[in-house]
Amino acid sequence: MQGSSGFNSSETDALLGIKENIKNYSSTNFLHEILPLTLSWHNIRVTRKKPTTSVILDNLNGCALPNEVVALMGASGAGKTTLLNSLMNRNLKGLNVEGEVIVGGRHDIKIGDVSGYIQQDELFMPTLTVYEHLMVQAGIRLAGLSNEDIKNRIVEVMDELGLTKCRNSIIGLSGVKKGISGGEAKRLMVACVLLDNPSILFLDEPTTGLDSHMAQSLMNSLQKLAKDGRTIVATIHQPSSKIFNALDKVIFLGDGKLAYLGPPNEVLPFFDSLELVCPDDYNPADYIIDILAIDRQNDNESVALERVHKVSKGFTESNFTKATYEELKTFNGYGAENGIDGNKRRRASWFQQFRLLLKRSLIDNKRNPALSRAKFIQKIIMGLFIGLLYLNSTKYFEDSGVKNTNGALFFIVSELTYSTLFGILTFMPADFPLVVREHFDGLYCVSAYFFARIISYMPIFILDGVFMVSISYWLAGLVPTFQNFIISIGISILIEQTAAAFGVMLSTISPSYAVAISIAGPLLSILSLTGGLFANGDELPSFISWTQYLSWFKYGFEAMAINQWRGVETLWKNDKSLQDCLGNFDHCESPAKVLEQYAFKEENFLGDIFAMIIFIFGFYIIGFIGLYIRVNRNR
Ligand SMILES: Nc1ncnc2c1ncn2[C@@H]1O[C@H](COP(=O)(O)OP(=O)(O)OP(=O)(O)O)[C@@H](O)[C@H]1O
Repeated sequence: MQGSSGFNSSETDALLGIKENIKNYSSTNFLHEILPLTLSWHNIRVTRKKPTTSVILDNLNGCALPNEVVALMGASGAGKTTLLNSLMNRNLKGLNVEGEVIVGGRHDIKIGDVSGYIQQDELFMPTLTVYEHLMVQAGIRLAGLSNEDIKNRIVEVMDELGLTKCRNSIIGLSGVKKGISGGEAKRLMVACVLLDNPSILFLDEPTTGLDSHMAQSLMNSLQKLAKDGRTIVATIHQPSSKIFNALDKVIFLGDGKLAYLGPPNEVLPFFDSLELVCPDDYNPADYIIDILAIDRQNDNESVALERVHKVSKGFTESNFTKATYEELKTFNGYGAENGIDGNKRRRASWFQQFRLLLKRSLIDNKRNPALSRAKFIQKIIMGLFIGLLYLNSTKYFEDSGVKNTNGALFFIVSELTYSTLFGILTFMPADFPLVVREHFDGLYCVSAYFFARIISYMPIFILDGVFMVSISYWLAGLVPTFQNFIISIGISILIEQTAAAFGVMLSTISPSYAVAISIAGPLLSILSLTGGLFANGDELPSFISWTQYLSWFKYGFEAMAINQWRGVETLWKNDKSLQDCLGNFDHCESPAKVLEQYAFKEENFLGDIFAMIIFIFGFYIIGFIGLYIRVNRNR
């Protein structure tokens, strides 16, 4: 088939030096079986939506070919990341993008289907090991391959990127939890993307933060990957002379304009021709970046702008621009005829996504000491504390005993709420950037993440409460029948799940952790004040009394109190000696009177249970909608 360039495919192969057989795909050595594709961009213009006149990228044209490592360079703010994002159609919130990106000379190839984007920030689930992370990624990315093939691919990718020695190391989080090195983290990001074996790789500042040795070694790996036929485009800050000279093509941007696109060894002669001569003892990249830098704080901004415009104009009029157009014409159609349709990615189904994300979340919860060991120790201590505080003081038929019993019940409701809610608020928001990244990498749906995360929290936020109530219930001497104990456990689970659902909802709808915490504090005060212990619900002023119906403190406390005092009544009915001693509650509190004092009614029991179940579902539904909207707004 004749490509749009006028060259046939074998002529173009020969020009690019790429081996022919790209269709005979096999699962071993899969990294060498690449579908080479050209990438070209035409008249890319990016402006801010507000103010509309503000231009970030000004009509950029260019191309990157298979086998090439193309470096995008320029001073900070020149527009390198914006160009990468525009090519990938990612992270463009607040921007208008015009122009066209063409892959393999075809308009029907979606760039996301044939490329991988390694963004600047390293976002991982920090508690996983390198191998576990790759297993989850591979499980989602490589649906349809057998387990054997998936494992082979992971082994090959780890070998290729030098990750084998740290395969069982925890990834960690810089400054929080020691893990793999910065270089290994960058390589791990590349490894994940390579599992898909994309034809085009984009990297945003892969060498930033690495020492010169690690930066060099990463660039060597990228060059090796390019030699298999990949097209690699990377933004690079301050490359060493060695890295700079080894690049296949460099693109310099200044103030959103194209200042140079061509081989690295011709960049200095081009600047010489504009009478911008690099001193001998200067790193060429540093010199050019300095020339193109615009320091807006500085008085010489207009001089710098003029200089950048002069370079950009010089470049447009130079032979390099003609060569770029020539190159575009020659190679633009390359790869299109090589069976792109047979190489469509097959992602995991919703259930596979859910299963893998659940597995990942469970590992994360287990390895997170604040959610596992510390949480259970805290609950055991609180159970002992509540139990010992009310030890032997819950004498049901005495005035002080009634107060103590109800105090113990309310304390249990509060403890089940506060620690659960703040636990979730502390951990769930940290997932957000990772979810946005992975969702837009096309790995999974927001719903699969959401359900996996909330289900992974359930065992923790059920068992810890069960531990606490089991200890405090018997120590505090609440009504000692097995049936009432089991009902208390059931109510505790509902209270804790309501608090967990509320925490999830707050985490997902709040724009930040700080906002979530500052909403949670006052809200909890209101809900606990209207929970029944501190004020009789029937006597609250009408303009505020409605708040009690939003309080799961009230529903939980009422259900606990009904269970307790109904149990006490049964105890009394079955114990002849108690009846002889107390008569008909004439000289002490009857269970019915106790409930009445709090405006609680026995017949409300099922309503209380039902209300908490509605809250759980309601909070989760709002939480999911909130997360869905927030994730999609962060595209
Ligand atoms: N979504 C956006 N909304 C508004 N302005 C943006 C947006 N994205 C980028 N910009 C602006 O565009 C300009 C270029 O930013 P960009 O991140 O592309 O620069 P860069 O060359 O990659 O810089 P650095 O090397 O510091 O990462 C900056 O002034 C930045 O504030």
